[in-house]
Amino acid sequence: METDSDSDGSHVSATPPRDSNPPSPPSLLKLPRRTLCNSSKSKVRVKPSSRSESEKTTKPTPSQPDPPPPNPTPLQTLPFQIRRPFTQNFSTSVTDSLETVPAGFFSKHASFSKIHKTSLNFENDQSLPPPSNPETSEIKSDVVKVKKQINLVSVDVPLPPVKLRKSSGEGNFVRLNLTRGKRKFVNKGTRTKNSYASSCGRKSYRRSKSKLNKKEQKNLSGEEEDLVIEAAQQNQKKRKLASDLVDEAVKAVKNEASDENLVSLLKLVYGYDSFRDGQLEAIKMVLEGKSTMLVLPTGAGKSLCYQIPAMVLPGLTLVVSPLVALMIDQLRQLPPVVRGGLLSSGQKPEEVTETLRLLQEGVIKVLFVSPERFLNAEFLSIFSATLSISVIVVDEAHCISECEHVNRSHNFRPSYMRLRASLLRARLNVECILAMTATATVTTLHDVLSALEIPASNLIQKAILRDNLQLSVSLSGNNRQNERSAKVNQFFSLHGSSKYYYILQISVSLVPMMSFRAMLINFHPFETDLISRYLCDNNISAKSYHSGIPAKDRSHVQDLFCSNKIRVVVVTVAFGMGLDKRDVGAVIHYSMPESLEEYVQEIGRAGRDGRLSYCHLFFDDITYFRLRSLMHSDGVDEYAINKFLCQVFSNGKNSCRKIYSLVKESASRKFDMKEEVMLTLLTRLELGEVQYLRLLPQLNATCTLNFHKTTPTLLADKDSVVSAILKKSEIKQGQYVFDIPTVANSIGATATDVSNRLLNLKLMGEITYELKDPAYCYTIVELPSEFCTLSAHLTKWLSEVEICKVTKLDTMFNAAVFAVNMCEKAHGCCGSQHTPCLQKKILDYFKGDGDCNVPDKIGQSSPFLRADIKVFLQSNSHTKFTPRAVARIMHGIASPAYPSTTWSKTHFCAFEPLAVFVYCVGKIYANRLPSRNGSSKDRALEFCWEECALAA
Ligand SMILES: Nc1ncnc2c1ncn2[C@@H]1O[C@H](COP(=O)(O)OP(=O)(O)OP(=O)(O)O)[C@@H](O)[C@H]1O
Repeated sequence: METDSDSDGSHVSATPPRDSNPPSPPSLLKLPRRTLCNSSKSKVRVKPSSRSESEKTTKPTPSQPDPPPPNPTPLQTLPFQIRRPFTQNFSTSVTDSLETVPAGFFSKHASFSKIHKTSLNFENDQSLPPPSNPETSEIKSDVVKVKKQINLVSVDVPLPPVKLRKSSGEGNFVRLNLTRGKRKFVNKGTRTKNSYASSCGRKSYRRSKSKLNKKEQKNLSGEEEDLVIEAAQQNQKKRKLASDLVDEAVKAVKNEASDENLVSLLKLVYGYDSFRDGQLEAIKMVLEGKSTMLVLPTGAGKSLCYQIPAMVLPGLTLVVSPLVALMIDQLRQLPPVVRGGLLSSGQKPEEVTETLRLLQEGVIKVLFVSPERFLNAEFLSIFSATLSISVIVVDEAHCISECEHVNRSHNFRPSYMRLRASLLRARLNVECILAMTATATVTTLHDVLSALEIPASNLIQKAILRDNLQLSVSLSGNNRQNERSAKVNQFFSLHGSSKYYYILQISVSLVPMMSFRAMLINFHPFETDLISRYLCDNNISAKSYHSGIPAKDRSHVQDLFCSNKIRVVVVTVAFGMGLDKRDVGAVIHYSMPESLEEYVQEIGRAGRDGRLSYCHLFFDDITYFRLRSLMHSDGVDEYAINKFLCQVFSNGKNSCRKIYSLVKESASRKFDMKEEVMLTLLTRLELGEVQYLRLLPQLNATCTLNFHKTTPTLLADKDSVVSAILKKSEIKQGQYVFDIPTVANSIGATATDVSNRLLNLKLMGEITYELKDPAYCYTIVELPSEFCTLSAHLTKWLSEVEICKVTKLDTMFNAAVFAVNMCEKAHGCCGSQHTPCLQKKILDYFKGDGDCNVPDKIGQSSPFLRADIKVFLQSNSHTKFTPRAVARIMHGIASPAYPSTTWSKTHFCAFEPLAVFVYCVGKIYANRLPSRNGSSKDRALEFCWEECALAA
């Protein structure tokens, strides 16, 4: 995808732009320690108090520096080249430091000099605009110093001062949205230190009368009281002036979106001196109303490209984002002059109502929503009436591409398929679309451009990788668990001993299974816990983060990591997509990611402050083969799709306005299909070449109801919904049990109407009820003429997506194998360091030149396979399987119809990748039938399906 033609990693400039005139290294060693830390966060890092609770509890960890490791490991044996901190000791000799920096560091890595220049800049505050008028310049510098303020001031709707002060507690959140139970999302550190109010005379304001407790108030002398009031008034004045300055800068950009005006606005609002590569171009395009595709590396500052237009454009900026955590993070990053809000399914109805009210009033300028929102008719209707949208931003736009669709772990999203320009224009009446991503191959780019109807000439694409990421890779042997843990420990021992606070993120992409069976029994990513415990035992404060941990605790871990209270977070892919923590010093992949896209995204968490950072990848072929099997685990066969279609369109004749539901859990078991796969199919049936159906918001289909005040019949006389309920209910143990879509259909209402009526009756004390059975809902638009062609078509489409995923995995594996086995160890590659060659592989892949030969081992069939399958089928003769089901079970992969709880006892070990295995199983099945002509793979499978169909 990436256009950079030069394969030499050194050219991959990009981000973050740092200063070009670095001081010479030796003199840097004389710099006082604090000059080398480019943020106040750095100071926190060295504080003993910032150590984690876990560290405190596991070992009596010293508040003094860590002791040196007993036997320092020679650096050459590590998978990393260790940079000893430049901050360690002012008397450290130049040779000492040189000995510990990475090979070729001074000569090759511009980052080195840039890092220090950045620090110097910070110290000298050269970024501040030159003062002109003493009063305004004071305010400017206040604003400039604060890079990440919270959202207190709205350009369009300036709030009265007292309110501003109050809302500082909420950061960027629209208060009602996120206050209750969601305090964890508020970055307290940022708030108190960098709030807009604080930037405008925080100390005096803190002493304001309203903030003092009664005792303090009593003790205030009249003179002091006057001082307090005066300080508060001054503070208000300053804030007003700051806000006026921003207003002026915004007006200037509205008049003329020149480079100069935009840079002034940037400086004023963010405190940055200049735009990074691609930013200015993108902002100007959006301001001109041109749909744009922006491909910038992770951490390059894509968010700014919609934030600045949001200040200038009259309407709303609607940002479609895949994860709530990401939305919250982005909301926090909004500058104070832009009020933001979000709508998510986890919100309470009153919070949603309040957000909608603020939207209608034009207070919210940037609204974050998930792609699922576009299914909600109520949501779409608010835009058709009064509210105008200036621009729709599709973040992580690569998710639109079909290749990304089937279960690409964290960013699997059939709903992204709904993001089509035609649909957005028709429903939201918006012209300008900004699509943003850090990772897109040529195919993905093409998919996104065509789905969002963005002209190819409006593509802004810069380097794929930042040049401050040092990439290394190592292949683990059989004893990979111990090997990896030891290496991670070595890494920390060295960094611990050098007193330099270093944060390491270990990304366990797919949880490497401890054993074949462990994965089958429990897909819970327990390995993260093991690793974090291991690190804690070795005096490294660490916590694990995975989907098995409750959301509250996960958020706590993220907060601990982001506030530098722990050094390491051991995570699965559930963590940190889009996490903008500037000082992550390293990302270690404990096992291989599933694609180069994921690799690039995940290493993109490192070095966002521009400092040289380490990205190490451990890989081994056992994990690779397991991953490869899992790639096929979502696969569905034509037979199952056919059955699925029969159910979806059953009784569909002449009933286009009827609401149908498909209860997720039971359907998933019945068709042996994951819920996400069913949703993918339904979405395809809606958005494919022919629109067969229209998806409606999901609901809980079954209602169990009790009447309390009025008798059911009396109530039914007055209420048509109750009357329909009585007709369509079954009475079980005195309770009325009914299907909401059925009741809605019987009175020609929508399911939402029925749900709302139920809620009202409940509030009136007439009824109580419980809802269950989450279901997909839809109406049928057109019945397929016949199911066979359609199921063949859908099967082909799904298998193409499956192949696409496998190809991505193969490419990732090949890149790692190349680095370890085939790299000539020249041009900067040596030992496990492979920055240039991995960069080249990544660039080639994104440009579309990547090779992906399937490794030899795939396709070799185990000689025991036939015997194993025979034994398996004989011992389970009472059960009917499809070949895919047999293959999954023998691979240890659970599926909805064959859960691990029942099938984990099967001690077969399939060495073949699942696709090969399915084929072989199909053949073996086929041989059990009377022989027919043609023994091709398709024929064999066909026999097999016939057999299964007969059995079904
Ligand atoms: N012109 C600039 N100068 C200096 N820093 C900047 C500039 N623009 C953005 N930044 C900072 O860069 C950091 C990363 O920005 P942002 O989160 O927008 O990156 P991103 O491209 O969206 O990354 P990702 O793809 O990983 O989400 C932020 O802390 C932001 O404040």
